Amino acid sequence: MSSSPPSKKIRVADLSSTMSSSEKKPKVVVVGAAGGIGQPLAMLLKLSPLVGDLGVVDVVGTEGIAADLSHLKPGAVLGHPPTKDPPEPLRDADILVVLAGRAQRPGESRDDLFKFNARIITSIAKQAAELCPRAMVCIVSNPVNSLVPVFSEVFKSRGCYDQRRIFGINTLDCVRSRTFVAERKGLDVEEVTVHSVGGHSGPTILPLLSQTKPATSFTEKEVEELTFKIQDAANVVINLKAGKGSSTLSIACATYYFVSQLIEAMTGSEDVVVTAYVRSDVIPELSYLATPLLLGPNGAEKNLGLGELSEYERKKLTEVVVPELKANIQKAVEFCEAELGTKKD
Ligand SMILES: NC(=O)c1ccc[n+]([C@@H]2O[C@H](COP(=O)([O-])OP(=O)(O)OC[C@H]3O[C@@H](n4cnc5c(N)ncnc54)[C@H](O)[C@@H]3O)[C@@H](O)[C@H]2O)c1
Ligand SMILES: O=C(O)C[C@H](O)C(=O)O
Repeated sequence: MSSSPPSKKIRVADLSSTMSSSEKKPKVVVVGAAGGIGQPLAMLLKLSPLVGDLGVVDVVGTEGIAADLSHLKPGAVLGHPPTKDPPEPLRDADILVVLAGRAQRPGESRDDLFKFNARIITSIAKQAAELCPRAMVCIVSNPVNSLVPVFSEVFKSRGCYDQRRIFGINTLDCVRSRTFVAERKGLDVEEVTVHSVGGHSGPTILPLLSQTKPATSFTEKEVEELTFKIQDAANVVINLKAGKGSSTLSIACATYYFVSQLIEAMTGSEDVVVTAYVRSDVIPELSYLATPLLLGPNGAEKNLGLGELSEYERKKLTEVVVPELKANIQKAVEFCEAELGTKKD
């Protein structure tokens, strides 16, 4: 499977499960659950046959959201009252999905969000280190390229870091890639896989069109146009929403796909491949990179690397992605040195 919609064809709100009712289903907690992504994502997770207890946490009260979701089907939904700290629903979470923080507005870049979201992620990471240090952590909040290193540094400083368990979610780039390729080439979107590598911000988003499955040929012009369309897709939504948020529905769905695949791998499926932004040795100059990963019960079991790149992809990677990601990671390192007293490893 690709990082995009699940290999096992787990469809949204598909209520038939491959998991037997006797298996313990993981507890999933969404932080930032009252926001534009949080609410639809929590609904999808509540409907999922793969999810056990569901926790919804925010800085505004989430008890109403929990009550609302609890009418959909039986099973615990744990809301968080605004006054309680630390958020009790986080305790013993198996999967933590972090959506907390500000989204882009017209004219802003993902990188511009760092000054708002880095401290929010730091405080959530400290809470998670205390309450669910073994959770699989899915970081959706932007800028993903810098916040994954920040979250990781907090976990290192608390002695609970396991690089296999922390994922930056770039699934939406893969979902957009396969949708736009399917549209352009008249293919069935369910059959198309495109891995997007690099990071999750305009120029660092690098869809590997040369590795599209099923094998598909593109002219140079098509590669240029599709790559730009995928990199710029967020801006199209942000500008059309005109100050009322960024992508919420597509990312809620993309995150749901990712979490579904993670659960499949955690509960025994052996062939689950996703793309995510993780701690990496694939390119020596970069300590974090999005690549395809083989998942297993403990998270990312094997980094599948970049595969064979086209000349266009190799050039973009070395000339654009690497320097930009280096700067994004360095920004996180400097923030952590100042805030946590950490040193680069
Ligand atoms: N990775 C991706 O592909 C992708 C795609 C779209 C959006 N995003 C990012 O996801 C994030 C959320 O987007 P949104 O549209 O839901 O934003 P939103 O503003 O609608 O919701 C954010 C929520 O976070 C909550 N929050 C703030 N501080 C918190 C804290 N300390 N603890 C718990 N909750 C806290 C807010 O109260 C709010 O409910 C943004 O950073 C956005 O840029 C990522
Ligand atoms: O920053 C955002 O909110 C946009 C988001 O990352 C997206 O890809 O749509």
